[in-house]
Amino acid sequence: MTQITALESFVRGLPKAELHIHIEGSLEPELIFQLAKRNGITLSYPSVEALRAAYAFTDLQSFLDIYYAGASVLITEQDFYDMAMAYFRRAAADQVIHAELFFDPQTHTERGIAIGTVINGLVRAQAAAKAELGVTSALILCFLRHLSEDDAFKTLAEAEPFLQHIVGVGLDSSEVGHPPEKFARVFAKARALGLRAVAHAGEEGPPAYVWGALDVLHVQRIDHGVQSIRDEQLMQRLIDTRMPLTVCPLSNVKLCVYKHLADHNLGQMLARGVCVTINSDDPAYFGGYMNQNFVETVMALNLTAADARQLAANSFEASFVDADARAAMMQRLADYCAAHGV
Ligand code: HPA
Ligand SMILES: [Zn+2]
Repeated sequence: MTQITALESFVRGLPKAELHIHIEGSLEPELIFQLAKRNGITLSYPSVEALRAAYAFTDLQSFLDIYYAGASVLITEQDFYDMAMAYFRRAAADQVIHAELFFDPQTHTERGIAIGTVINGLVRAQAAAKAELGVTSALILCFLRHLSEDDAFKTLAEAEPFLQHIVGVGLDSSEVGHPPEKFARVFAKARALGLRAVAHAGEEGPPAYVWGALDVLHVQRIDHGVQSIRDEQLMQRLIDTRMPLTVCPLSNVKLCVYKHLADHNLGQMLARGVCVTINSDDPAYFGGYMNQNFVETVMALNLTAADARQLAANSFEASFVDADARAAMMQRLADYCAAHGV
């Protein structure tokens, strides 16, 4: 029998925010098969087990190929609702009290699905998550960086009727060879529309891509950013400006950024005062939701209860909620920690 330590139990119960979750990456194999059946789609894998067995990745691209194939079962508004609700239930069980969800409209509009079908399904799930689970959330529209900036402009135009449902834009998919500068104009347009900006940078790509995200895209958070440690001037910039990094430890191991979780630089970054947060990225593919990421990271890096508290506080600090909501989340964290003597 596994003994749950006091530290593990404290970490599991911590109120936390998740800021780096691709909602299409929460699609579990069981739900992929269920939706394929509902929509009359034949998958190229004979069973849930065969599909899961294919989740052996060597790098980001090897994952993306299978991730886009999995998302092809999403057709109706109800499909997007069901996917998001399944995620919100898992998040609530992990004491995620606020989540900011990435979604990839181009993955769906390329297949002839209207952007409204995607957004309406997600928005309906957000309302249900708040009412039934007490989880608040926001949506971040990500542009696929392997596609052109023109395509991103087209996507932003399609999203304009739904802007009240979207808090910001992001940049994901194949990083190397697609630097932030490629999307300078569309990010400027999105910011002019009042949207926040984030971007994946320094997952596999060099520190130069993090500089580009900061200085050209003017992002308010860096997604991943772990390669920043190779550039001391960049590290100082991140520390001095409290620029948040949404780090995804189990993802980094699954995609071979680190061989072992114990090699991860999150502990070092945290100790130096970088505003690092822990997130699940694509939990259905990478072997764990929030608490799995939190617990395994705390254990592998020998972090303390105070470190875990700081990580949760960072997640609220880095979130895009208003000042009152942030203060309420920080208070919940303070109350929880006081009750546990941390
Ligand atoms: O980890 C990721 N990196 C880049 N693009 C992605 N799209 C889903 N997950 C990821
Ligand atoms: Zn990601």
